[in-house]
Amino acid sequence: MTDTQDFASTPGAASHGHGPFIASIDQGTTSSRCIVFDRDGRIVAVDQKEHEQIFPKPGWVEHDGAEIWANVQEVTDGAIAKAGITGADVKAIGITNQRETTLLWDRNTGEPVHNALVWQDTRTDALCKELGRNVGPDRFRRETGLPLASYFAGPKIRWLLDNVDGLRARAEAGEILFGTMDSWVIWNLTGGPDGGVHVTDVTNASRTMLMNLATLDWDERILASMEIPAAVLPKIRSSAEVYGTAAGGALAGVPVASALGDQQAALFGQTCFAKGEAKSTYGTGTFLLMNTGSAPVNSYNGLLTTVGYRIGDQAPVYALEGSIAVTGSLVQWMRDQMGLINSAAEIETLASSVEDNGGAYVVPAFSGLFAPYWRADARGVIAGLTRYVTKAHIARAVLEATAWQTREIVDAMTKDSGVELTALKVDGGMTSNNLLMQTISDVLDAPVVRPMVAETTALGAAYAAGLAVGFWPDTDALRANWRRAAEWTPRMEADVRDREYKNWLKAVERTMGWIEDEE
Ligand SMILES: Nc1ncnc2c1ncn2[C@@H]1O[C@H](COP(=O)(O)OP(=O)(O)O)[C@@H](O)[C@H]1O
Ligand SMILES: O=P(O)(O)OC[C@H](O)CO
Repeated sequence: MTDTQDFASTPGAASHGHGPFIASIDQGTTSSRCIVFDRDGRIVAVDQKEHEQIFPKPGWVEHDGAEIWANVQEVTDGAIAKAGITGADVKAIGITNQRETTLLWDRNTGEPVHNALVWQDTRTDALCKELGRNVGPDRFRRETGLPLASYFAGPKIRWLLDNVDGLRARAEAGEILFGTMDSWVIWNLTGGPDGGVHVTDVTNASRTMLMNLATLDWDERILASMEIPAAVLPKIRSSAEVYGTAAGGALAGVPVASALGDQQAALFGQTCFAKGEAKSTYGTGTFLLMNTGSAPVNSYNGLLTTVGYRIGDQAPVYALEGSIAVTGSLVQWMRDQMGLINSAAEIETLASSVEDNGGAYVVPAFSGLFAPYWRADARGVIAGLTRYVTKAHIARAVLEATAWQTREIVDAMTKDSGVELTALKVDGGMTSNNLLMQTISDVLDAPVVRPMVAETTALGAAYAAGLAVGFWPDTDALRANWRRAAEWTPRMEADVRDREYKNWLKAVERTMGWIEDEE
């Protein structure tokens, strides 16, 4: 039994009528999707394709840029075909993407010079440590809002320039372009070597560790420190404006009118337009963002300061972010590596077969810990094991790990922003797990609400593109589309919550310092 109330069984499904429409391309960590939306923000058609995850060494994660571009073209054409429409019915294309994942390519041939280094890739840990020597991990935090960590794009560019034969000279000669997946998709979509535009938006640029949050431009001092030639960098534009038009495929001639990192797009799609509004997206990892208004808020509690969005030439809106590297991927690990469940959904049945965690706590520091710790030396633990513990208790502890990590982020957010969350808007694949959503509500002692359209990331990019071309008049029109589909309210006793939180924090302590320098 949960306190869930379902208001709709098929969130977002719609019959499409006669349009016009907005097409949203969501280039994610595991797959690329194209979703067609109507004016009410309802889904008309979806096409999706997974791409290969390449693991050349422990801790290294790569994607093939050419495969990703091929998939983006396929799903875009696929979604338009499924919708039964043509490019003439589509008013604009929005782009959203996995952030930080770094690609360098040859501007003349359009060929990537190396696989993309994915945001989860930890090969730049040593480089980050070196960059922070004598200064500490906050060397560039004042300018960029980010701690030195392998997560961000800047150190990944530097690694490629240092490790791909002859690349630095070609980059300095202006032959090489850098992009996160937004830039790569937009450049190809608008013509590639034949006139493609080389741009990124402020939200994606804010994850490179190379953009100054105050000027919203590349920071020359940081570029010099990281030894990155400015010639590789795209032009930074707002999140909602026309960058160019699609050069080919089913959407040839349609304006490309938005770009946002996927977590910022979800903030936009959840219509968190007012200061203090927040959302949390539960997918491979989990990312909780709070709108902090028109000035960046510094974090003293392990969060990131980032750009939330910028609509055309309006003032930018900033956000605080708590990034958790491993949440849904812990469930995948239970399924694929441990073989304890056959499907992600099965974890709910298994975890529901017991009353509690039986004293066990799982801390998934698989590649260190992200927010609020930023510790590259941490590794995963299962703490509190006794012979009493069964796989059902472990399943429960796995779900609780996502809930407690959320609690830690919310606590940090309250300290940094002074805002107490009165409710948390959620989205992403894990939100179909009722037990997890109930547990999150319990540990936060606050309601958790899920909207009708679960694809808030793609919706956010569609909204931004639609605003740019006048498809929607303003953000008030978008707010009117947000409808609640389900809500969970807290049921846990305060003393249980306090005891469990203390145990969780004890288990987190056990993960620290596992990796030593020489490793
Ligand atoms: N019922 C479920 N319970 C727990 N986790 C789930 C469930 N369904 C999916 N997941 C997890 O959610 C993730 C997929 O969510 P999605 O939002 O598609 O992620 P992403 O956009 O990061 O690829 C996977 O890691 C999967 O393990
Ligand atoms: O593609 P996702 O949904 O796993 O999101 C990844 C984030 O953007 C990483 O910062």
